[in-house]
Amino acid sequence: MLQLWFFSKNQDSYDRSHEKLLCRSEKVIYRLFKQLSHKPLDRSPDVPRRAVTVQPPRSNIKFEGIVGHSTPLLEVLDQVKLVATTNVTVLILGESGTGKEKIAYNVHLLSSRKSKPFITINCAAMPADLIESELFGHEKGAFTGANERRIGKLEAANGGTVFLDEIGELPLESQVKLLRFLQEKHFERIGSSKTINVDIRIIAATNRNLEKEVGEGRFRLDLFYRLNVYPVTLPPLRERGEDILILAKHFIEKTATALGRKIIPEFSARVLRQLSEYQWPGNIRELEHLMERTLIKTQGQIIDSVELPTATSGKSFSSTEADASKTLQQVETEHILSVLKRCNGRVNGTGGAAEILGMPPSTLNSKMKKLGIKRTSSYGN
Ligand SMILES: Nc1ncnc2c1ncn2[C@@H]1O[C@H](COP(=O)(O)OP(=O)(O)OP(=O)(O)O)[C@@H](O)[C@H]1O
Repeated sequence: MLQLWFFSKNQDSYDRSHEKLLCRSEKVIYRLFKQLSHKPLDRSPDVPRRAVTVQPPRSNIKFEGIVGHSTPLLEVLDQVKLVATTNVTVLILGESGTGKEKIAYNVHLLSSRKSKPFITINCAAMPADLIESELFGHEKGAFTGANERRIGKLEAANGGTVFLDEIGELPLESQVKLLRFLQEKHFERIGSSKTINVDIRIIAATNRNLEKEVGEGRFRLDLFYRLNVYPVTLPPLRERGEDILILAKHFIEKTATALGRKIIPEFSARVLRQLSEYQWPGNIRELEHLMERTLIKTQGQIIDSVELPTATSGKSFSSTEADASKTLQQVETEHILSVLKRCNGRVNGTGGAAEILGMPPSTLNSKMKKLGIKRTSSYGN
């Protein structure tokens, strides 16, 4: 940010002589930034003339479906802008629901591959024995049940981008096969000896700490190096400040439009405070689902209550100080247990714990495993 200040003994003299200087300086800066960014600056008449604040534009690029303008988000978008036009493998890291898939899609859209396919492979949703067929395809009769030829996703994405979501969940035996493809850039369909060459860009994402996974023998170091060429870490929602309320409003408006509601309700001051202070363990997905539920339940013009999970919302706000002594793992465990209790232990489906927490059931299951939470129907009842 560049600020220019002009001082003058009296108002008239300022207005007449410095105005000229100001305009000239402004023009020079304006031309400079225009050259740098190819984007015109906002020269709205509302900007006070005496202190001219010229904000260098962070980006003149449009990001598809990305709402928010907090500094942590803008920093991520700057990185996305830099890497998108290259062919480099991107590893997107961040908690569940922070928008990793959205960012991956934007990398694709900003690349020269944008008119070619963008194909997502959810590594957590696939059993180990199916992954090879999913990735590479198979010939008819290659194994029992292979009744016809199937084109794998890597082949279908030729020319475009493959997004390997939840890569940290990929079974070890599948990691070897993926690594081989990443090194050689070609493969054979199962049951065929014909080599298929493809030109694809790989983007991978995970909510796991892959270095820790490598250390504990669950993720191959060589595959980690292959994927970790350009890491981009998404901030959790609780660290995105003003974006929480911007996103909340966005989701209320989006849901209202989808439901054909004419009145878009406003948040009460209390709700604004609750939304800002809540920790959002399920990040944007949790906020999105909460806003959908809230709008459905709101008939008037004011949203004066939101049903945040009891572990935090039921307490007075000052009690959050007591929680500061707990580790994130303890808070996460307690929060998941309290949601599971509310759902009678049900993880999947509408109103299940995964939906409430704003994450896919597979992610919740692996989180529970990691935190040592057993599946039962009577949590604390
Ligand atoms: N910046 C954003 N603006 C608006 N909506 C967003 C933004 N980021 C994410 N979302 C929405 O939040 C939800 C979760 O996003 P996404 O699936 O990309 O997260 P994720 O990090 O890939 O989650 P997971 O790790 O569970 O796969 C989606 O509905 C997505 O549309």
